[in-house]
Amino acid sequence: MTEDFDQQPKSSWRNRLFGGLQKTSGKLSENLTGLVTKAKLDDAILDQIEEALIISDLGPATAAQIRETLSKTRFEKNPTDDAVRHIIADEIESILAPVAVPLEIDAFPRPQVILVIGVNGSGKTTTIAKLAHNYIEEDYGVMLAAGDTFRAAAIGQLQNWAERIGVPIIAGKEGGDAASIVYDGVKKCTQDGTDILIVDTAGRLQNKSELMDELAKIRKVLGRLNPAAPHNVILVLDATTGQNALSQIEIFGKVANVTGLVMTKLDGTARGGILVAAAKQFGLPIHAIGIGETMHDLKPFNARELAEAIAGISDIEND
Ligand SMILES: Nc1nc2c(ncn2[C@@H]2O[C@H](COP(=O)(O)OP(=O)(O)OP(=O)(O)O)[C@@H](O)[C@H]2O)c(=O)[nH]1
Repeated sequence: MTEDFDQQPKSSWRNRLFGGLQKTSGKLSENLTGLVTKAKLDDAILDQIEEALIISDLGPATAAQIRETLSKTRFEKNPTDDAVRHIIADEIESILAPVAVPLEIDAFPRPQVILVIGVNGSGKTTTIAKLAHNYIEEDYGVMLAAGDTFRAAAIGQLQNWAERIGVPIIAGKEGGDAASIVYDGVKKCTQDGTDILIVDTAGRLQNKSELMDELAKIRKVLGRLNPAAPHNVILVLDATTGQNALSQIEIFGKVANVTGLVMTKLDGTARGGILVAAAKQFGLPIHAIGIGETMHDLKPFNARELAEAIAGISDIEND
Protein backbone atom coordinates (compact mmCIF):
# COMPACT_ATOMS: atom_id res chain seq x y z
CA MET A 1 0.00 0.00 0.00
CA THR A 2 1.30 3.41 -0.81
CA GLU A 3 1.91 5.72 2.13
CA ASP A 4 0.78 8.66 0.03
CA PHE A 5 -2.79 7.54 -0.55
CA ASP A 6 -4.30 10.67 0.96
CA GLN A 7 -1.74 13.11 -0.38
CA GLN A 8 -3.26 16.14 -2.09
CA PRO A 9 -2.47 16.27 -5.80
CA LYS A 10 0.02 18.93 -6.92
CA SER A 11 -1.83 19.75 -10.13
CA SER A 12 -5.27 19.43 -11.71
CA TRP A 13 -6.78 16.15 -12.88
CA ARG A 14 -6.45 17.30 -16.48
CA ASN A 15 -2.76 18.08 -16.12
CA ARG A 16 -2.09 14.79 -14.42
CA LEU A 17 -4.07 12.95 -17.09
CA PHE A 18 -2.17 14.60 -19.94
CA GLY A 19 1.14 14.12 -18.12
CA GLY A 20 0.34 10.51 -17.28
CA LEU A 21 -0.57 9.69 -20.86
CA GLN A 22 2.51 11.36 -22.32
CA LYS A 23 4.24 8.04 -22.92
CA THR A 24 1.19 6.80 -24.82
CA SER A 25 0.87 9.95 -26.92
CA GLY A 26 4.66 10.07 -27.32
CA LYS A 27 4.71 6.56 -28.70
CA LEU A 28 1.98 7.44 -31.15
CA SER A 29 3.82 10.64 -32.15
CA GLU A 30 7.05 8.74 -32.61
CA ASN A 31 5.28 6.35 -34.94
CA LEU A 32 3.47 9.12 -36.83
CA THR A 33 6.33 11.58 -37.11
CA GLY A 34 7.59 12.03 -40.60
CA LEU A 35 4.66 10.23 -42.16
CA VAL A 36 2.61 13.28 -42.99
CA THR A 37 4.97 15.06 -45.32
CA LYS A 38 3.25 14.70 -48.64
CA ALA A 39 0.60 16.88 -50.22
CA LYS A 40 -1.73 13.92 -50.23
CA LEU A 41 -2.27 11.05 -47.85
CA ASP A 42 -1.78 8.28 -50.38
CA ASP A 43 -2.35 4.59 -49.74
CA ALA A 44 1.23 3.97 -48.70
CA ILE A 45 1.11 6.74 -46.06
CA LEU A 46 -2.33 5.64 -44.88
CA ASP A 47 -1.01 2.09 -44.48
CA GLN A 48 1.83 3.39 -42.35
CA ILE A 49 -0.48 5.53 -40.22
CA GLU A 50 -2.74 2.51 -39.72
CA GLU A 51 0.24 0.46 -38.62
CA ALA A 52 1.42 3.21 -36.27
CA LEU A 53 -2.01 3.17 -34.62
CA ILE A 54 -1.93 -0.62 -34.22
CA ILE A 55 1.57 -0.50 -32.70
CA SER A 56 0.22 2.06 -30.25
CA ASP A 57 -2.27 -0.53 -28.90
CA LEU A 58 -5.38 1.16 -30.31
CA GLY A 59 -6.28 -2.11 -32.01
CA PRO A 60 -6.78 -3.07 -35.67
CA ALA A 61 -10.48 -2.13 -35.75
CA THR A 62 -9.85 1.40 -34.46
CA ALA A 63 -6.86 1.78 -36.76
CA ALA A 64 -8.98 0.75 -39.76
CA GLN A 65 -11.74 3.18 -38.77
CA ILE A 66 -9.26 6.07 -38.49
CA ARG A 67 -7.63 5.14 -41.80
CA GLU A 68 -11.02 5.14 -43.50
CA THR A 69 -11.89 8.58 -42.12
CA LEU A 70 -8.50 10.00 -43.07
CA SER A 71 -8.83 8.64 -46.58
CA LYS A 72 -12.21 10.36 -46.99
CA THR A 73 -11.24 13.67 -45.41
CA ARG A 74 -10.85 16.55 -47.81
CA PHE A 75 -8.14 18.67 -46.23
CA GLU A 76 -8.32 22.35 -47.08
CA LYS A 77 -4.55 22.65 -47.13
CA ASN A 78 -1.88 19.99 -47.20
CA PRO A 79 -2.55 17.69 -44.28
CA THR A 80 -0.36 18.60 -41.34
CA ASP A 81 0.65 16.39 -38.48
CA ASP A 82 -1.66 18.43 -36.27
CA ALA A 83 -4.66 18.09 -38.59
CA VAL A 84 -4.17 14.32 -38.69
CA ARG A 85 -3.88 14.22 -34.91
CA HIS A 86 -7.19 16.10 -34.57
CA ILE A 87 -8.93 13.56 -36.78
CA ILE A 88 -7.44 10.76 -34.69
CA ALA A 89 -8.75 12.48 -31.54
CA ASP A 90 -12.24 12.88 -33.09
CA GLU A 91 -12.37 9.19 -33.98
CA ILE A 92 -11.14 8.12 -30.56
CA GLU A 93 -13.75 10.36 -28.97
CA SER A 94 -16.51 8.78 -31.06
CA ILE A 95 -15.44 5.34 -29.79
CA LEU A 96 -15.06 6.38 -26.16
CA ALA A 97 -18.15 8.57 -25.78
CA PRO A 98 -20.69 5.70 -25.67
CA VAL A 99 -18.69 3.78 -23.04
CA ALA A 100 -17.85 6.73 -20.79
CA VAL A 101 -20.56 5.82 -18.31
CA PRO A 102 -20.07 6.78 -14.66
CA LEU A 103 -20.97 4.15 -12.09
CA GLU A 104 -24.38 5.34 -10.97
CA ILE A 105 -25.88 4.18 -7.73
CA ASP A 106 -29.61 3.42 -7.94
CA ALA A 107 -31.85 4.76 -5.21
CA PHE A 108 -33.26 1.30 -4.43
CA PRO A 109 -32.73 -1.24 -3.11
CA ARG A 110 -30.24 -0.60 -0.35
CA PRO A 111 -27.50 -1.65 -0.16
CA GLN A 112 -26.31 -1.50 -3.74
CA VAL A 113 -23.76 -4.28 -4.09
CA ILE A 114 -20.67 -3.73 -6.23
CA LEU A 115 -18.61 -6.85 -6.86
CA VAL A 116 -15.04 -6.03 -7.87
CA ILE A 117 -13.10 -8.62 -9.81
CA GLY A 118 -9.73 -8.75 -11.54
CA VAL A 119 -6.40 -10.53 -11.48
CA ASN A 120 -3.95 -9.94 -8.64
CA GLY A 121 -1.96 -6.78 -9.08
CA SER A 122 -4.45 -5.13 -11.42
CA GLY A 123 -5.13 -2.44 -8.84
CA LYS A 124 -8.34 -3.97 -7.51
CA THR A 125 -7.83 -3.18 -3.83
CA THR A 126 -6.64 0.35 -4.50
CA THR A 127 -9.60 0.92 -6.82
CA ILE A 128 -12.01 -0.26 -4.11
CA ALA A 129 -10.45 2.23 -1.70
CA LYS A 130 -10.66 5.04 -4.27
CA LEU A 131 -14.29 4.22 -5.12
CA ALA A 132 -15.19 4.13 -1.43
CA HIS A 133 -13.49 7.48 -0.93
CA ASN A 134 -15.37 9.01 -3.87
CA TYR A 135 -18.73 7.71 -2.61
CA ILE A 136 -18.07 9.05 0.88
CA GLU A 137 -17.35 12.42 -0.68
CA GLU A 138 -20.78 12.18 -2.28
CA ASP A 139 -22.31 11.47 1.14
CA TYR A 140 -23.07 7.82 0.62
CA GLY A 141 -22.64 5.33 3.43
CA VAL A 142 -20.12 2.69 2.32
CA MET A 143 -19.02 -0.68 3.69
CA LEU A 144 -16.30 -2.97 2.34
CA ALA A 145 -16.36 -6.77 2.30
CA ALA A 146 -13.08 -8.71 2.16
CA GLY A 147 -14.24 -11.44 -0.20
CA ASP A 148 -10.70 -12.31 -1.33
CA THR A 149 -10.23 -14.93 1.34
CA PHE A 150 -7.44 -16.70 -0.50
CA ARG A 151 -4.64 -14.59 0.84
CA ALA A 152 -4.34 -13.24 4.36
CA ALA A 153 -2.42 -10.30 2.87
CA ALA A 154 -5.42 -9.31 0.74
CA ILE A 155 -7.68 -9.24 3.81
CA GLY A 156 -5.12 -7.21 5.77
CA GLN A 157 -4.64 -4.78 2.90
CA LEU A 158 -8.36 -4.08 2.61
CA GLN A 159 -8.62 -3.69 6.39
CA ASN A 160 -5.85 -1.09 6.23
CA TRP A 161 -7.65 0.81 3.51
CA ALA A 162 -10.94 0.70 5.43
CA GLU A 163 -9.23 2.16 8.46
CA ARG A 164 -7.54 4.91 6.48
CA ILE A 165 -10.68 5.98 4.65
CA GLY A 166 -12.81 5.51 7.75
CA VAL A 167 -15.34 2.96 6.48
CA PRO A 168 -16.54 -0.24 8.17
CA ILE A 169 -15.43 -3.59 6.81
CA ILE A 170 -16.64 -7.15 7.05
CA ALA A 171 -13.76 -9.62 6.95
CA GLY A 172 -13.20 -13.25 7.82
CA LYS A 173 -10.18 -15.48 8.07
CA GLU A 174 -7.87 -16.63 5.31
CA GLY A 175 -9.46 -19.62 3.59
CA GLY A 176 -12.91 -18.59 4.86
CA ASP A 177 -16.10 -18.66 2.86
CA ALA A 178 -16.33 -15.54 0.67
CA ALA A 179 -20.08 -15.97 0.14
CA SER A 180 -20.81 -15.93 3.85
CA ILE A 181 -18.77 -12.74 4.28
CA VAL A 182 -20.80 -11.10 1.52
CA TYR A 183 -24.01 -12.34 3.13
CA ASP A 184 -22.99 -10.85 6.49
CA GLY A 185 -22.02 -7.63 4.70
CA VAL A 186 -25.44 -7.20 3.11
CA LYS A 187 -27.21 -7.96 6.39
CA LYS A 188 -25.07 -5.47 8.27
CA CYS A 189 -25.61 -2.79 5.61
CA THR A 190 -29.36 -3.36 5.79
CA GLN A 191 -29.33 -3.08 9.59
CA ASP A 192 -27.19 0.06 9.55
CA GLY A 193 -28.86 1.70 6.56
CA THR A 194 -25.59 1.66 4.58
CA ASP A 195 -26.03 2.56 0.91
CA ILE A 196 -23.22 0.69 -0.83
CA LEU A 197 -21.37 -2.57 -0.20
CA ILE A 198 -18.15 -2.92 -2.20
CA VAL A 199 -16.93 -6.50 -2.33
CA ASP A 200 -13.33 -7.54 -3.03
CA THR A 201 -12.99 -10.96 -4.66
CA ALA A 202 -10.15 -13.37 -5.36
CA GLY A 203 -8.82 -12.90 -8.87
CA ARG A 204 -7.90 -16.46 -9.67
CA LEU A 205 -8.10 -16.58 -13.43
CA GLN A 206 -5.73 -19.56 -13.42
CA ASN A 207 -8.53 -21.66 -12.10
CA LYS A 208 -11.64 -20.66 -13.98
CA SER A 209 -13.94 -23.30 -12.57
CA GLU A 210 -13.09 -22.36 -8.97
CA LEU A 211 -13.60 -18.71 -9.77
CA MET A 212 -16.91 -19.45 -11.43
CA ASP A 213 -18.05 -21.62 -8.53
CA GLU A 214 -17.12 -18.95 -6.05
CA LEU A 215 -18.88 -16.17 -7.96
CA ALA A 216 -21.93 -18.40 -8.48
CA LYS A 217 -22.06 -19.07 -4.75
CA ILE A 218 -21.77 -15.35 -3.96
CA ARG A 219 -24.61 -14.64 -6.40
CA LYS A 220 -26.80 -17.36 -4.92
CA VAL A 221 -26.31 -16.10 -1.40
CA LEU A 222 -26.86 -12.48 -2.47
CA GLY A 223 -29.99 -13.51 -4.37
CA ARG A 224 -31.54 -14.74 -1.14
CA LEU A 225 -31.32 -11.27 0.31
CA ASN A 226 -31.82 -9.26 -2.83
CA PRO A 227 -32.62 -10.87 -6.20
CA ALA A 228 -31.07 -7.98 -8.18
CA ALA A 229 -27.69 -8.16 -6.40
CA PRO A 230 -24.90 -7.79 -7.35
CA HIS A 231 -26.02 -4.56 -9.00
CA ASN A 232 -22.62 -4.06 -10.59
CA VAL A 233 -19.78 -6.43 -11.42
CA ILE A 234 -16.72 -4.35 -12.16
CA LEU A 235 -13.63 -5.77 -13.78
CA VAL A 236 -10.44 -3.90 -12.89
CA LEU A 237 -7.78 -3.92 -15.61
CA ASP A 238 -4.17 -2.81 -15.56
CA ALA A 239 -3.50 -0.75 -18.71
CA THR A 240 0.20 -1.59 -18.61
CA THR A 241 -0.61 -5.19 -19.53
CA GLY A 242 -1.71 -4.04 -22.99
CA GLN A 243 -3.27 -6.78 -25.10
CA ASN A 244 -3.49 -9.02 -22.05
CA ALA A 245 -6.20 -6.71 -20.71
CA LEU A 246 -8.34 -7.62 -23.72
CA SER A 247 -8.09 -11.33 -23.02
CA GLN A 248 -9.01 -10.67 -19.40
CA ILE A 249 -12.20 -8.91 -20.50
CA GLU A 250 -13.02 -11.86 -22.70
CA ILE A 251 -12.39 -14.52 -20.05
CA PHE A 252 -13.91 -12.69 -17.07
CA GLY A 253 -16.80 -11.64 -19.31
CA LYS A 254 -17.62 -15.29 -19.90
CA VAL A 255 -17.49 -16.37 -16.28
CA ALA A 256 -18.57 -13.34 -14.32
CA ASN A 257 -21.29 -11.30 -16.12
CA VAL A 258 -19.13 -8.20 -16.07
CA THR A 259 -21.26 -5.03 -16.15
CA GLY A 260 -18.45 -2.50 -16.46
CA LEU A 261 -14.73 -1.83 -16.40
CA VAL A 262 -12.24 0.31 -14.53
CA MET A 263 -8.86 0.76 -16.16
CA THR A 264 -5.97 1.57 -13.83
CA LYS A 265 -2.36 2.66 -14.24
CA LEU A 266 -2.95 4.85 -17.27
CA ASP A 267 -0.26 7.10 -15.82
CA GLY A 268 3.20 6.45 -17.13
CA THR A 269 2.28 3.66 -19.54
CA ALA A 270 2.91 3.69 -23.27
CA ARG A 271 -0.02 1.32 -23.66
CA GLY A 272 -2.94 3.66 -22.87
CA GLY A 273 -4.31 3.03 -26.36
CA ILE A 274 -5.58 -0.28 -25.01
CA LEU A 275 -8.51 1.59 -23.44
CA VAL A 276 -9.69 2.51 -26.93
CA ALA A 277 -9.19 -1.04 -28.20
CA ALA A 278 -11.25 -2.34 -25.25
CA ALA A 279 -14.03 0.18 -25.91
CA LYS A 280 -14.15 -0.65 -29.60
CA GLN A 281 -14.00 -4.43 -29.19
CA PHE A 282 -16.32 -4.94 -26.21
CA GLY A 283 -18.45 -1.80 -25.88
CA LEU A 284 -18.72 -2.35 -22.12
CA PRO A 285 -19.14 0.74 -19.97
CA ILE A 286 -15.79 2.02 -18.72
CA HIS A 287 -16.78 3.58 -15.43
CA ALA A 288 -13.55 5.18 -14.37
CA ILE A 289 -9.83 5.41 -14.98
CA GLY A 290 -6.96 5.34 -12.53
CA ILE A 291 -4.02 7.65 -13.06
CA GLY A 292 -2.03 7.21 -9.86
CA GLU A 293 -1.87 5.75 -6.40
CA THR A 294 -3.66 8.36 -4.32
CA MET A 295 -7.36 8.50 -3.60
CA HIS A 296 -7.68 11.53 -5.89
CA ASP A 297 -6.50 9.48 -8.85
CA LEU A 298 -9.69 7.67 -9.88
CA LYS A 299 -12.42 9.46 -11.78
CA PRO A 300 -15.01 8.94 -14.49
CA PHE A 301 -13.40 10.09 -17.69
CA ASN A 302 -14.37 12.63 -20.26
CA ALA A 303 -14.21 11.07 -23.74
CA ARG A 304 -12.93 14.23 -25.45
CA GLU A 305 -10.29 14.89 -22.83
CA LEU A 306 -8.99 11.34 -22.96
CA ALA A 307 -9.03 11.30 -26.76
CA GLU A 308 -6.95 14.48 -26.86
CA ALA A 309 -4.53 13.14 -24.26
CA ILE A 310 -4.00 9.91 -26.24
CA ALA A 311 -3.73 11.69 -29.59
CA GLY A 312 -1.21 14.06 -28.02
CA ILE A 313 -3.05 17.25 -28.84
CA SER A 314 -1.28 20.00 -27.01
CA ASP A 315 -3.02 20.97 -23.81
CA ILE A 316 -2.17 24.64 -24.26
CA GLU A 317 -4.53 25.18 -27.16
CA ASN A 318 -7.45 24.05 -25.02
CA ASP A 319 -6.84 26.50 -22.20
N1 LIG B 1 0.65 4.20 -11.01
C1 LIG B 1 -0.47 3.62 -10.61
N2 LIG B 1 -0.41 2.63 -9.71
C2 LIG B 1 -1.57 2.06 -9.33
C3 LIG B 1 -2.84 2.47 -9.83
N3 LIG B 1 -3.79 1.69 -9.24
C4 LIG B 1 -3.13 0.84 -8.41
N4 LIG B 1 -1.80 1.05 -8.44
C5 LIG B 1 -0.72 0.33 -7.74
O1 LIG B 1 -0.65 -1.00 -8.23
C6 LIG B 1 -0.24 -1.88 -7.20
C7 LIG B 1 -1.24 -3.03 -7.11
O2 LIG B 1 -2.46 -2.52 -6.68
P1 LIG B 1 -3.46 -3.35 -5.73
O3 LIG B 1 -4.63 -2.48 -5.50
O4 LIG B 1 -2.76 -3.89 -4.54
O5 LIG B 1 -3.81 -4.52 -6.70
P2 LIG B 1 -4.71 -5.79 -6.47
O6 LIG B 1 -5.32 -6.08 -7.79
O7 LIG B 1 -5.60 -5.66 -5.32
O8 LIG B 1 -3.59 -6.85 -6.24
P3 LIG B 1 -3.36 -7.84 -5.04
O9 LIG B 1 -3.24 -6.96 -3.82
O10 LIG B 1 -2.09 -8.51 -5.42
O11 LIG B 1 -4.55 -8.71 -5.06
C8 LIG B 1 -0.15 -1.04 -5.95
O12 LIG B 1 1.20 -0.70 -5.74
C9 LIG B 1 -0.97 0.20 -6.25
O13 LIG B 1 -0.55 1.33 -5.54
C10 LIG B 1 -2.87 3.54 -10.79
O14 LIG B 1 -3.90 3.96 -11.32
N5 LIG B 1 -1.65 4.07 -11.13
